[in-house]
Order: sequence, then C-alpha cells, then structure tokens
Amino acid sequence: MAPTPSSKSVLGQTTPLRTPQSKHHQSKHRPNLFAVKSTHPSPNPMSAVKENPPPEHPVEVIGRIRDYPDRKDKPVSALHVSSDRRSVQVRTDIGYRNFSFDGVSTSEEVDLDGFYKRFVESRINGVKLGAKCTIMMYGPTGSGKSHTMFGCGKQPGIVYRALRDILGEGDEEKENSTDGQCLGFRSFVQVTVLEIYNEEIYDLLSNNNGGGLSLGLTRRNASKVRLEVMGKKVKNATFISGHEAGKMTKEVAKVEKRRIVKSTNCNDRSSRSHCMIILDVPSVGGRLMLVDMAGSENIEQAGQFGFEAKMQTAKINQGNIALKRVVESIANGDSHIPFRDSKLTMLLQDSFEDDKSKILMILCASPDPKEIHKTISTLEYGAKAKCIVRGFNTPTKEKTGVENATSAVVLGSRIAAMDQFILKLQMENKLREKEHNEAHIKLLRKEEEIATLRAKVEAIEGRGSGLSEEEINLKVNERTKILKLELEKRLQECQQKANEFVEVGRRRMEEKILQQQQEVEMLRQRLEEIETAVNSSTDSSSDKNRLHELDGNCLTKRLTEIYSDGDRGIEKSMDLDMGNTQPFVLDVKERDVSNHTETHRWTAKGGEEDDDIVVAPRFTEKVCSNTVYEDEEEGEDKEKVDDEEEKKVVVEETAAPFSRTDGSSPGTNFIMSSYAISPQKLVSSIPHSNRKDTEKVDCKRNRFEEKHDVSPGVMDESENPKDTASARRTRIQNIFMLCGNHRELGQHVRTPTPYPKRPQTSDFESSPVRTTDDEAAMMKSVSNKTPGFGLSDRVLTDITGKNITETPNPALMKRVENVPQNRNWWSSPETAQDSKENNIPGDGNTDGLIEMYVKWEASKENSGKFIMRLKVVKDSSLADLRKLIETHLVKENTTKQGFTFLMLGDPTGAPVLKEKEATIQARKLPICNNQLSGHLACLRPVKGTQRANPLLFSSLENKNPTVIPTGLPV
Ligand SMILES: Nc1ncnc2c1ncn2[C@@H]1O[C@H](COP(=O)(O)OP(=O)(O)OP(=O)(O)O)[C@@H](O)[C@H]1O
Repeated sequence: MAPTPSSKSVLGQTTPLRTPQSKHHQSKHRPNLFAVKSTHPSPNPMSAVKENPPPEHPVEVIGRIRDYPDRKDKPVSALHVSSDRRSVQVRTDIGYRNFSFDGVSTSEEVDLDGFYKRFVESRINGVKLGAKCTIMMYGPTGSGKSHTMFGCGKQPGIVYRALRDILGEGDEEKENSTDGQCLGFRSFVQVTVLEIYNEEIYDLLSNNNGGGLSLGLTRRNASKVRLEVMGKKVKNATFISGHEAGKMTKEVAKVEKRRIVKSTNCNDRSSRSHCMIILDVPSVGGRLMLVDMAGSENIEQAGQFGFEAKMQTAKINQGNIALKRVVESIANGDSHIPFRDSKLTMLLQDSFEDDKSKILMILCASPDPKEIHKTISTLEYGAKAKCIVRGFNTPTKEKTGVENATSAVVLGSRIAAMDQFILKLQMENKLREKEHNEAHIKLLRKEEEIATLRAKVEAIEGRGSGLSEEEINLKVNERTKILKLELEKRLQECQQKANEFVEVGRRRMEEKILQQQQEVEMLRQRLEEIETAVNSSTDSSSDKNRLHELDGNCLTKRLTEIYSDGDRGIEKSMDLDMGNTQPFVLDVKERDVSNHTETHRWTAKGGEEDDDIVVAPRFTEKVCSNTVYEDEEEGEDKEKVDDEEEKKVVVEETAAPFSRTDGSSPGTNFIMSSYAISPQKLVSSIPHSNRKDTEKVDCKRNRFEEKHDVSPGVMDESENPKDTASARRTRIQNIFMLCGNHRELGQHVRTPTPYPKRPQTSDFESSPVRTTDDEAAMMKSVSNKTPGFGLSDRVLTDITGKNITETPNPALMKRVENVPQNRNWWSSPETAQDSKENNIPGDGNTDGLIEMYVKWEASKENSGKFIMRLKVVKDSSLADLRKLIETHLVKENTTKQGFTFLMLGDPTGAPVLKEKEATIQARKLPICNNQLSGHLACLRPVKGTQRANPLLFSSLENKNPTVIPTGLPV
C-alpha cells in the first residue's frame, strides 16, 4: 500500500507521500447526533439545554442553473428564479412547484467567479481558519457539475479557486524572499485526489502502474492505484502538498484529466466516476472536501447498452442513491445512517458527523424543459438535504448526567423539525390540491368543450345522413355516369329519328319528282299527239299554219310556265285543273225524243267569239281516273233511270270530236265522263253559288245550238270523214281549249266564217226583229218539240258551219236527261214587241249604227226576258247606253231600278263598274246571235248583284262525280 500523507506532517513539507490521517479528528470531534433545526421552543427546557447552542444546519443547499451559450435556439427556461435568489419555481404544463434553498444562481446571470464569491468563498475562508467543509456537486448528467467544479479554460472552477484562495496567489516571491522567517504565515496544503468508480476507490495521484484499473475505459494513464477504506478513510492515499497555488493547480489539473469519462447521449464527456479532492490545511486543521459526483441518470436515457454498461451505470447510481438515503436518514433523524451503503458515503461520513464540518450541496440543474423531471428530482433531493439539522455536541463522558435530558431536548427538536416539515408538506399538499382542483375544473371545462364540439361534429355528420365525403362522391359519380349514359342513349335515338325523318322526306321528294316527271312526260306525249294531229292535217292553208304556229307557241309557253317550277308537284296539276275552267266541250246533241232522252256530246271549242258555248272543265289524268270509277256507278244510275223512266241528260263518254283523221280514239285524256243524273239531283248537288253558273251553261248550250244551227245529237266526225276542214278547225280549237288558250286564239284568230243559220229556224229565228206573234209561235213550236231546251230537232253545226249529223253514235250514247225549260232569253214577248216597234234591221252595223238587245240577267226572280232593242252609234259607250235604258225604263213606268252591265265573256261574271262604263264601247258587248244581228246588253239588278266565284270548283270538287259545266253568265 502506498504511503499516505499524514496530518501530522511537518508544515511546509511538500512531498505528497502519505495519506492524510484523521483518526484523531474522529476521536475528538465525532458528532453524537444530528438534530433538526427547530424554531419552536424546546418541549423540555432543561437547564442543560439552555446552556447548549441551538442546532444548526449542517447542510447548506445552493441551486445553480446552467446556461447554453453555444445553442442558437435556447429553450425557454422551465425554471424561474425568485427575486430574492433563494427559491426557484419549476413551471410545467400542469402547474409549478417552488423550491426554497439557501441560494439560487443562474449561469446566465452569474458566472463561475461570481458564483464562487457569493456561495463558496466564505466556506474556503473557514477552511483556512481550520474549519471543515464538504462541497458536493449533485445533479443529473450534463447539468454542469464538472463545469462548476473544475471550470473551463477561461473560468477556473471551485477547485482551483479554492487552492488559490487557500495558498494565496502572487505571494511566492515574497515568501521566498523572507526565506523562512515567514514560514509560520505561509499556507500549506496537502491534496489527495480520489476516484470512486464501480464502488472502487482509485488514487489518481499514484503513478504505480501495477495493480491498477485497466477496464479499457478512457484514461490518461495506464493504471490507477486502488485504495482500501478503513473506517471512514482510505488507506495509503497519495497526496501532494505545497504552498504554491500554481504548482498545485497544475498537478490537480493533470490528475483531473485522468478521470474516467465516456461519451453518452447526455454528455460528450460524461463523468463515469465520483471524484473526491481533499485539501487538508494541516497548519490550522482545516479540511476541504470537493466531491464531483457522477451524473444521476437513467440507463436507457444515457444510451448504455450491454450488461457491463448497465452494471456500470447502476454502480454510479448506487453512490448517488446511497448519498440520498444518508441525507434523508439524517434529515429524518433515523438512528441508523446508511453510510456504509457505498464507498462515497463511507468517505463522506465525517462530513456529516463532524460537528465542525459544513456541507455545501450545490444542486446543478438544466433549464431545458426536456430535463424537467430530473431537475425536479434534484431539487427535491436538495430540499430534503436542507432539512438536515445538527444538534450540539455533548461530551460523552463528562456529560453523562444530563444525557437523558439532552436526549429529550434533541428528540423534542426532532419532533419540532418534523412538525415543521409536516406543516410544510401539508402546505405544499394544500397547494397541490388547490392546483389539482383548478386543474380538475379546467379539465372539466375542457371536457365540456370537447363534448360540445363532438356533439356539433356528430350533428354535422348526422345532417350528412351519416355518409362520408368519399361515399357522397362515389354516389355522385355513379349518378353522373347513369345520367350520361341516358343522355347518350337519347341522343342516339334523336339522331336515329332525325335520320329516319330525313330519309322519309327524301323518299317523298323523290316520289314527287318522279310523279312530276311522269306528268311532264305525259303532257309531252299529249303535246306530241296534238302536234302530230295538227301536222297530219292535209290542209296547208295559211290559217292552218298560223294556227299551228300559234298553237305550238302557246302550248310551249303554257307548259313552260306550268312546269318551270319543279317543286310545285302535284299541286301544279291541281292548279292546272282549277285555274283553267275554260270550256272545251261543245258538241251537244239531243236525241231519242220519243223516249224523252237526250244525248249531249261535248266537243272542244274555243275562241272569245264563242263565249256562249257550253263549257266543261278541263280534266287531267286524275279526273279521268275518277271517271273510270264513276263508270262503275254508271250502271247503277242507268238502272235507276230505267226504273224511274225519267228524262235524263246523258253526258256521253266518248272520244273527242276532234278525233284523229284515222278515226282512232284520241286516248283516255280526252275521254269524258258519262253518267246520268236527274236535273234535280244535278242542281241539288251543285253549290248554291254555282247553280246560276249551271243555268248559264245550259243557256250557253242552247245558244250554241241555235247559233250553229245544229240539231241535237252526237256529232261524230266519223260520220263526215270527208269534211277535213271542219275536223281540223275543231281539232285546232280543241287544242287551244285544252291548253286554256282559247282567249289567245280568239284574239289572234277571228273566224271570218259566219255561223250558218239553223235550217229549222222559225220566223223569229230568221228575222232579227221578231213580232210577238212570231215569238209566241216559235216558242210554241219549240216547246212542243223539246220540253227541255226548246232546241229539239235542231242540228248543231261545227265551228265551220257544217251541219253535224243528228244521228249519234249508238255505242257512245249513254243517257238522256231533261233540261229545264225557260232557259231561252228570247222567249220574252216584250222583247219581240220592242224589236218590232223599233224596226231595227237585223244588220246592226248598217248606217253607222249598231243594234243593242237589252235583257235582264236570268235569275230566280227574273226569267231573263228582253226588255228592249236599241240602236246606237258605233262609238257609243255603255254610259250612253245606260241613259237610253234608264229613259226606256222610266217610259215603261218601270221602277227605276239600278243595274249594272254584265260583260258577257268575262269568266268571273263580274259586272262592269259604273265608273268604267264611259270607257267601254257598246259594240264590245257580245253579239246575240245571227238572227238578231245585234249586241247583247245584259243587265243585273243592283240588289241582286252576285259575283260569281272565279274558282267554281276546287280540286276536291273536280273529283266529284257531278261534273258541272261552267261558263259565262248569259
Ligand atoms: N454554466 C455553464 N456554462 C457553460 N457551459 C456549461 C455550463 N455548465 C455546463 N457546461 C458545459 O456542459 C457540458 C457538460 O457539463 P458537465 O460535464 O459539467 O456536466 P456534468 O454534470 O458533469 O455531467 P456528467 O455527470 O455526465 O459528468 C460541458 O461541456 C460543459 O462545458
């Protein structure tokens, strides 16, 4: 065992060879009891107690809060130092705690020098005077224990400052100069440096290489000397002594670096051992123990893994835990103080038991909130240590008599201290309860707020039908897809329908076009046939050529007008049917008088001069189709006629009279309807507005017969095959009739040939001026011969004046029908009388005068009788004629009745406007007939003025089997 410095060594000896011995101190100054400082009066105020001083605090607790100068982002401190620098408040999220100490310092405010002067320097001064003091650094790892004890390069720690203070600084030269005269005044210290590691004590000042520690840890030297503990001291500990602070500081600094350190998660250079530096001042008996404890740390938090590391950390904590128990035991006044639980507490036992020893416990803490739990534990430990009180020392032997009394006093002091401690704990407990209640109230409020918010969230979720946003989006997407598909489907259907509609329209249009083309082709064929018929004529007279030329031009023009617009289609055919109601059938024949039947054969004829010709509508193919259908009914009608034995008018279905020269049929286009109807039926089937026209037609027909002096009957060209001129004339006129162009023919071609007189004419007919008797005789004769027209037994002439045979074609004869009587305007006796009185010659054009025959328009109220015959100059106007007529009406005492002139020949039947009468010459009025040789002035009563419908038949009426020949009012 190495020699240890002895406390009995000579002053000024600097050779640190022996371990300091303190046995004499132990025997002389062994503390008997620890006592708790009490402010209360002693329960047993004995005289012995009164003589002893009150118990003192053996442990002084100082708090030191480190700083983080190297950190850029300093954490917000969890520790708040009071203004008196004696308490510190720990602030956490759930509350705070106050800890009261003997002093609190922060590195930020007070550096090491200031801390030393404030809390340590007085202790060092006591050591210089012979006091004993123990300064312990307690706290978690990284809290600045070693930093405070040893300092850093700029700031020396407590160890070096204590050496300097004890030995003095800058006195070396002075001391050397005095050369021993001042030895008694010079300080001399012996320094021992021990390391407690894994509950082993090592001598850091020993240079012995053998038997030392070699655990592979970081160490400056190869080995350390392990020391044994005897009692409360180590044996044979090496020490250094001297009175030069500089040298001593250097030596200690060297030794300090031999400590075992290790890098941990908490500290790059964490002390893995407890370090104890013992400074003895032998001259005065003073002693300073500086203890830098290893950090109290959590094993896992320190990042120690493996069995050996965990055992190492456990050993380190063993010293801390033992020291903590010692402090608590002393504070609690336990009879047993567990100093022997660790090497550290064994060596510190004198510090706690020596009455003259003082303990300065420096609690090192970190302001970092992350270290708050270790900080609180450290502060609690210091608070416990601060409760330690020490009772006065009593001589063991000399004071035996009062030992019991002293014991009672000490116990009373302990009780008082414990009461004070309990009171403090109770106050803290109340404070905690208060804080707890406040925290509980806050917690309840928070819970209420949470419940309210949760209810709101549930309400919101409830309004959403419990569906999450994803579910809603999913449903929306599905619905969108369905709607999209439906929309596409409907679009396809619409497109399909549109295509079908377009297709149907296209087909209809094609059908229309095809139909029009067929009609055009048919008309072309008709035109060709007509032209062929015209060309085939052998007559090459100039009139014929002219007619042919005009015919072709007019036909071409009309066809061009009709079919210039291809879009009119079928309606054009209808227009053709309706727009031209000009007659083309003229040939009328009466026959079979004995059977009271008549056969009328209608042949085409045109010309303005022949307006009085019976007319029939021009039919198209459709009409012909209808006639075919009507033929089927024809048989039924015929049977009815036979049964009823009535007179019938037969409209013979036959070939046109302008049959081809070869005698063949002109074709179905010219086939007329043939059917039989009764007159009543005929009239009743006609619209009222058209009945008048029907009557006019009848009159026209009669006039035609008279004019052409033909006998009723069928005028069959085959019966006069040699009369080619007449046939041509007829055909030409038929052509223009078919083309609706008879007016043009009338304007350009005036037939110079006068109509021949009828061979069976009576005196009335032969003479333009008929007497009343003649008139009566004629009417009687006519009435006896023909009850209908009054023209029976007459032979009609064709347009050329040639007589037409009375014998009809039996094959073409269909029906005979009665014709109403009173259709002849010349049956009026007054007319005959006037004619006779006036003695107007038959030639109205003689002597520059023209004859005018005036009659009323035939109507229901008026039979259409002649009222006068006048002679007027050729240039007379209708206005002049009106004056004569009105004069005559007044003369005849006839009520002056207003009238208007009918412009016979006007297809509309409209009367001449009165204001235009002055501009129309009287000679423009139509010629009555050959017998009268005058012009006819037909008057219409003003009241009975009726305007004929320009369109007597609509397209539907054309389909009516009742074919009413229309014509001009006569
Ligand atoms: N008050 C302070 N001011 C500046 N730096 C400090 C302060 N306290 C400690 N330090 C620095 O913190 C680091 C750790 O300090 P220190 O070694 O003293 O802690 P420790 O309590 O001794 O830890 P361990 O118990 O692990 O040894 C060191 O680098 C030290 O320089």
